[in-house]
Amino acid sequence: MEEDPVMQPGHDDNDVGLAQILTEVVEEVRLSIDRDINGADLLYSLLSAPWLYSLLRVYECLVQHSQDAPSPYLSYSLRLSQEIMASVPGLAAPSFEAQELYILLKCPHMQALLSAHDSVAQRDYGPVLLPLPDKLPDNEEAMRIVCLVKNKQPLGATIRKNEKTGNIFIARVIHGGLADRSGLLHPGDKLVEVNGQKVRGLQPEHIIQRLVQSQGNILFKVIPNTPQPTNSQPALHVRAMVDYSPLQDPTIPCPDAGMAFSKGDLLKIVDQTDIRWWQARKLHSASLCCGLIPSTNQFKCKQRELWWSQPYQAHTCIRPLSATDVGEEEISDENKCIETDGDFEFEEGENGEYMQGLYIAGFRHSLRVWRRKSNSKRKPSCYSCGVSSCHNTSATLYEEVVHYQRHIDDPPRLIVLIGPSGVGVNELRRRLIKINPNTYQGPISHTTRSQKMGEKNGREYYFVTKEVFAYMVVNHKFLEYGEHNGHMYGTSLDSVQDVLDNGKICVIDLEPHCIHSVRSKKLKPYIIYVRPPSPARMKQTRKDPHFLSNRYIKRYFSDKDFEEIEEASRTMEAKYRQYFDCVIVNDDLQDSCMDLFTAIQHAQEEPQWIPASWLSSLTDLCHTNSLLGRCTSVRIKPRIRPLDDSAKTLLISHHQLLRHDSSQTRMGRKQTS
Ligand SMILES: Nc1ncnc2c1ncn2[C@@H]1O[C@H](COP(=O)(O)OP(=O)(O)OP(=O)(O)O)[C@@H](O)[C@H]1O
Repeated sequence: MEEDPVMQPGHDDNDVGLAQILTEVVEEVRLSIDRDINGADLLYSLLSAPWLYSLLRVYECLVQHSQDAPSPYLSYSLRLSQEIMASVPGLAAPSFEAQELYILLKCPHMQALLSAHDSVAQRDYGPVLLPLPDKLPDNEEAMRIVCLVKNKQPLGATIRKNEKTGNIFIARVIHGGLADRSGLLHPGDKLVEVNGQKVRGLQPEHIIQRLVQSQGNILFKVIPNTPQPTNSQPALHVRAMVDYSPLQDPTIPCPDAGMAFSKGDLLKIVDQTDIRWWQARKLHSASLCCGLIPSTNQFKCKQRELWWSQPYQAHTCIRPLSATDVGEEEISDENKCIETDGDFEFEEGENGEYMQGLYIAGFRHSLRVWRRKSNSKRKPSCYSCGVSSCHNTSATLYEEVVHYQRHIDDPPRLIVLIGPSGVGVNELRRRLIKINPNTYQGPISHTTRSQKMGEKNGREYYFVTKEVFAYMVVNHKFLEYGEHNGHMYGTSLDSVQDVLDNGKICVIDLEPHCIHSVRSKKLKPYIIYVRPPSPARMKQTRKDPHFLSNRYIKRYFSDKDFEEIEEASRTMEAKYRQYFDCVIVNDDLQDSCMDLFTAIQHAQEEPQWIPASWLSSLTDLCHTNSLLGRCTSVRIKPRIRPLDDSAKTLLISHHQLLRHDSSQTRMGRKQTS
């Protein structure tokens, strides 16, 4: 028969004493039951039994001991290792593994590691959550108790009050925020309590105030919304086409939850569940937390939401109004080009030779006058009128974009240089082509002026009649066209195509209001903006250059010119920067040339974000997505411009216009206007 373990010899006196008491207890209870006495006697005899007092004393000792004793984890591994090391040498024939374990445990660094482990294990690093309330409501199945630890970030959710019932609901949970990452709070959940206090009937502002004041843990009691709304839309990448500041937008339900963005910013829209307010984050931004942005269906939202854990304050327009735009329509007759009666000539090379293929049609010269004279006639831009005015139906908020890597067999992307007159666009283009004429080329322009001695049709220009020119205008043959000294000049799509067909990279400079004419699937333009340095730097770097690169006129830059270039640059950027793929500051000429080379290489060889409408076939999409290893949904927006009856009528009126109208002063008027 096996011995009762508690009675085994070798245990200390305390153990024997306790074992003895327990044995007596068992015996006493058995006798009490056998005696068949009534309950009161049994209870009395049990409560007055001496062993019960002994047991209680033992219990007290144990409680005291457990309070004084270190945590069971304390030095646990170290103690275990020491026990092992003490027992192994006593073994008669220790196995190989036992010997190896002994050697390992004996190493000082192993001892140090075990000691470190024990120190860490006895500490409680996690947040100490409040105990759950004792009284759970009857319908506890429908209630969820959520404990979040407040840190410096906002909780990432908005609340809304139902004015009829007085109930408070979670309006939305912001992707990537604290509430979202907890996975415990969802839009539509009814908020019942915050830190033990009922919220029904309270104003949302008061709840926010309470949340702002609370520290550490925040205990929410919510009735979960079922079923949860699902965001079925895949993520969408867009380029912002306007500036947006939630603090200036009176229609946003919760300005604190909004995300400001600027023209040209790349955004990833991750949630379109709400048709009015989408959730997005900026690409290349360190923050993973999304913000609210107006959807393209945005309309006035009357219900206000409040942002958790942010102090509520009434928002006023605090962003200063910035740059104004020049209205293109304001160009008047007095802005006519008056600088020179000379015409554009061959561009003379530095060694006196004429460089074929490097002729610059010189569109930009008349615009220099336009720039100077138009500064005084400003009208406020959409941007400076305030954000809400940007949200009219005609404004496009976003342009869908996809990541595109040019395939080796695709034609090179068209390189477009844009910048204020005088900044050095022609200089950079000229140098680029001169240094590497086998790779880069400019298109040959059309003109209505007569051919001069030494000129060859199709080399310097295509010399055409006014009728042919008008015909080309009406048939949308030109990417850009305009008038100079009574003659028309234009850059046609076909001449750009000729350059591409020759296997060269076509580089053109363009007036920014003509950007739309080149933004097509076919050309996939890469637009480089040439920005001036500060007027002070311009003054330093442009000591010698004359203002006009015309051979008849030499006028040097004045201080006023530099200021005007800077002003024109600000205006241009404010209006068109959403179209710029790259910005080069033309400070030191050598550096700028290098930057231009690098940018063009980048455009042709690296993946770029381009409008989704430029990839219009499934093949294009598969190609792009396979490169990226993921799929993007694309809405196809083909550009179709058939020559219909109205276009024919326009053609006739254009003919008449060109014959009789001497008031045509501005170059590059949009052909479609
Ligand atoms: N980084 C630079 N440093 C010094 N001079 C420069 C620099 N960039 C351009 N220039 C000079 O400034 C003058 C104007 O340049 P450019 O003709 O290229 O201007 P633009 O932007 O094409 O304007 P426009 O169309 O009115 O001619 C030229 O004489 C050019 O050599």
